[in-house]
Amino acid sequence: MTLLDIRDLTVTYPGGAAAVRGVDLSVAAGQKLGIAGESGCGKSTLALAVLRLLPVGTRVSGEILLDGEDVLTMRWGRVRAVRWAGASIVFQGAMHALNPVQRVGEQIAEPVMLHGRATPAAARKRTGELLEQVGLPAARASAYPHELSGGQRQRVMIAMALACDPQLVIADEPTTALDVMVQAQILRLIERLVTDQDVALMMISHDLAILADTCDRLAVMYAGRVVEEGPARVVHEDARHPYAEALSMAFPHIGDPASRFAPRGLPGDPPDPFALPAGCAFHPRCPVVLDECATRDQPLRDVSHGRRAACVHVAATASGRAAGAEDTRSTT
Ligand SMILES: Nc1ncnc2c1ncn2[C@@H]1O[C@H](COP(=O)(O)OP(=O)(O)OP(=O)(O)O)[C@@H](O)[C@H]1O
Repeated sequence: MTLLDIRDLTVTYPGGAAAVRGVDLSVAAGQKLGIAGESGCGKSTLALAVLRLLPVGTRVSGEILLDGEDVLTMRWGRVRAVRWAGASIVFQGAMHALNPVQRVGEQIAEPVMLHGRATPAAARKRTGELLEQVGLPAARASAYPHELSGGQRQRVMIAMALACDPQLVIADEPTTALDVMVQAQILRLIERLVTDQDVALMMISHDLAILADTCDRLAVMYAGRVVEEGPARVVHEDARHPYAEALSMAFPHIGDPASRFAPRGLPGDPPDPFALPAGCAFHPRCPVVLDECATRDQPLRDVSHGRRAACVHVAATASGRAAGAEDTRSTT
C-alpha cells in the first residue's frame, strides 16, 4: 500500500530558487526510501515540503498524498494533527532542533500530551519508555540538551519522532554531526526501530553507501530533480545515470574493501538553483555528455530491475534494446 505519494512536486523559494523540480516519488507503508545527492540538490526542501515546514512565501505545486490526503491543500488544523502522529522528522544537528532551556523529557512529553491527550503522568511514563527504546536510561528525561552528548541528543530526537506512533519518519542527515562510531549506532537504531514498529522511513543523506545499506529503495537527486530511482542495492552497485554513478563511486561500496581505498570524486559543483543550465542540469559536469544534452532534458524512464533513470543514454538504450542495439554510452 502506498503511504506517501509525491506527484510532480515543484518548490520555488522566495526570490526564485527552484529547489525541487517536478519530483515524483512514492514510499510504501513500512518501506525505507533513501534520498541521496550533493549539498544543495533539494533533499531537505523535499523533506520540509512533506510536513509543510517551508518558509512563508515559498511557491509549491504538485501533490503530496500522505495516506491518500494531500498535505499541500490541508487546513492548518489538519496539518498540525498530521505532524508527529502521521509523519515526523529527525533533523540534522539535534542541538539546534531541541529547545536548549527545556528538559529533554518535557520535550518528548509535549507531542505525546498534545496528540494522545495523555495526562502528564501517562506522558511521563511514555517518555521513560521511549528513552529506554532508544537506549537511554529513563532518568535522562531530567537532562537539558547541553548535558547530553551529540549521539544522546540524536537519540532524544528519534524518541520524539516515534512518540506519537507515526506511519512515516523522515530522517534528514540524522548522523551528519556525529563521529563515525556513533553514526553507525544511530543508523542501526533507526533501522531497528522503524523495522520493529513497521514505520516507513525517508532517509536523506549525501552518502549513498549508507543509504544502500539501510534502505529498500534509493532516489538520487541532482539540481532539484530525481535522476535515478530504484532498488537500493541495484542503484548503488549499477547506477545508470552518470551522476548517480559518480556519487556511488565517491563512497566506499559495502562488501568491496578495494573501493575503500579508491573513492573517486566528481569535478565541479552542482548548479546554482537561480541559474540552472539549459537542457540536462548535469551536462556541464557529465563525463559522457552529448550535444543534445545542452538543449534537451530527459524524463525519468523505466530501466531494468524496477528502476528509472533520466539520461539520454538510457533513452537510447531503451529504444536500442527494441532494435537490438548496444548501450550508446562510452565509459572509456
Ligand atoms: N529558505 C531558503 N530560501 C532560499 N533558498 C533556499 C532556502 N533554503 C534552501 N534554499 C536553496 O535551495 C536549494 C536546495 O537546498 P536544500 O537545503 O533543499 O538542499 P540539500 O540537498 O538538502 O542540501 P544540504 O545537504 O546542504 O542541506 C539550495 O540551493 C539552497 O540554497
